[in-house]
Amino acid sequence: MANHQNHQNHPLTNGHNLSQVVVVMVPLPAQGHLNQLLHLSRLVSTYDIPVHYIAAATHNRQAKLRVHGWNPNSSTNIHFHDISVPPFPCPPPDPTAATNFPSHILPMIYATHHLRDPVREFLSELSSKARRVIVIYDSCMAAVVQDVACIQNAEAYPFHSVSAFATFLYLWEEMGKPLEEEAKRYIPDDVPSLEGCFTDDFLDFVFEQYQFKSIISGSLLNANWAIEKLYIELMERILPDKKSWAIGPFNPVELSEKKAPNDRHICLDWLDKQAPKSVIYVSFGTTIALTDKKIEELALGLEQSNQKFIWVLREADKGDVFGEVTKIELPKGYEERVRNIGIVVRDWAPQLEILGHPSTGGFLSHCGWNSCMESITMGVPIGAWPFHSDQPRNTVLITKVLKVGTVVRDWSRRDEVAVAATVAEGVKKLMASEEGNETRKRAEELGRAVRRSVAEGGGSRVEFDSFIAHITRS
Ligand SMILES: O=c1ccn([C@@H]2O[C@H](COP(=O)(O)OP(=O)(O)O[C@H]3O[C@H](CO)[C@@H](O)[C@H](O)[C@H]3O)[C@@H](O)[C@H]2O)c(=O)[nH]1
Repeated sequence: MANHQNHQNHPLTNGHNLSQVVVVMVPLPAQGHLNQLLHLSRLVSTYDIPVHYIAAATHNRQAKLRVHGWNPNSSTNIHFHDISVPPFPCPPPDPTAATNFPSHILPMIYATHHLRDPVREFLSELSSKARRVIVIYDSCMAAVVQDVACIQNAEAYPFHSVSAFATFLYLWEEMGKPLEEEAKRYIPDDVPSLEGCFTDDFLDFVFEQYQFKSIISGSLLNANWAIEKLYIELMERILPDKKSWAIGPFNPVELSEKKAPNDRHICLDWLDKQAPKSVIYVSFGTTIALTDKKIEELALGLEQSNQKFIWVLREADKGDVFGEVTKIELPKGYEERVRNIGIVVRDWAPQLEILGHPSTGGFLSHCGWNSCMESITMGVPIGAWPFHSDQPRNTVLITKVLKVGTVVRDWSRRDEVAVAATVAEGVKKLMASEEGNETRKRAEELGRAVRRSVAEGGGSRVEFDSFIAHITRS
């Protein structure tokens, strides 16, 4: 199926190279954000537009090493620029902290202010060679790209890394709930407040970015009309003067790149031997730190569920992922005991390939937005267990609005340890119950709709073409 995700010579370009227009990506250097702008770089580059991806050397290395579904080194149109930044503190995650928000990476996030001068210099240099310089930056990096305002032929487009639902709710609340009566019809009653989701320090950092609102030419969302039509429309209505483009999913929807057998992760060989839709994939992304007790209960719960599983168990990322990583201990003899039903992955798991594998039938997830999009794209239902940030609200979107997932752990009980019985019950509900089967059918249907949307004439494809036409306009 032709889709914009692998298009080599797009009709919009009429075969002409549009190199007078260049795109510069400025990611927030945490995995869930680096990843999205790298995937987006691939999509933009398929329109024959050169893309420059700028980050500290360690974060460029991280982004390239961890991406799945394609090889960033094989693209001649994506250029990585390693910025040298002074060393920053990289403390380990603290599983006993008052909230689950990963405060330990804040020093790394603050260190991004060192990027401002190099980014300004780079943009100035590009601006003299290109007709137009398009800066796509993580909405948390506005301070870094603020000098766009002084470059005559540059335009800035923030990219929101979370769902349209979460983005809409933040903006709507911030603006004093415009269109309240109408909007409320589409917002479930019990959407949680932001209490417990962030730390004050991080919120201060986010609010600082708001002062650079005037540089914005339009916004980009990793959202898809087939998934979040209502919220994309509502957002357009509360922000009528700013165009936004919902151009997700950014992750590849087809995993066509063939790998050499010794390049294939061992868990995929294990999956090959399992029955269709029989395995639950368990992963809480890159920011969650759990106490030993929580890990022990989760381990026992997976065992008691008696469902096949792949569990990714690794320390949360530090500001620099190339330092030492502490191995997380499991109860003695556990891995040997569960040998016939599950495997524990300690290294970087090929999440997209696992979700796209026919043996995978469910995903026990923290509901980070990348994980949600990847799971929806592959038609896999989600067992939701939110920990911080946008995750509680994504849980509402997944389980109540879209009904492509079930709740495994209720957000309101976040301060308690989830005991093994709760985990086992939640896993069984998703994998082996009538409700789980119905949820799986809806997830598969939504997955098909999303994959169609990136094909010729599909909603996401049309939206992407419209964004490209806008930035390359004469
Ligand atoms: O072994 C692993 C572990 C993770 N991943 C990938 O890592 C990404 C993880 O992203 P996400 O699911 O969004 O989780 P976080 O890393 O926790 O993301 C942070 O950033 C997201 C985007 O802002 C937010 O939605 C989350 O709440 C926030 O925690 C996904 O692409 C996964 O496929 C792998 O490929 N292999």
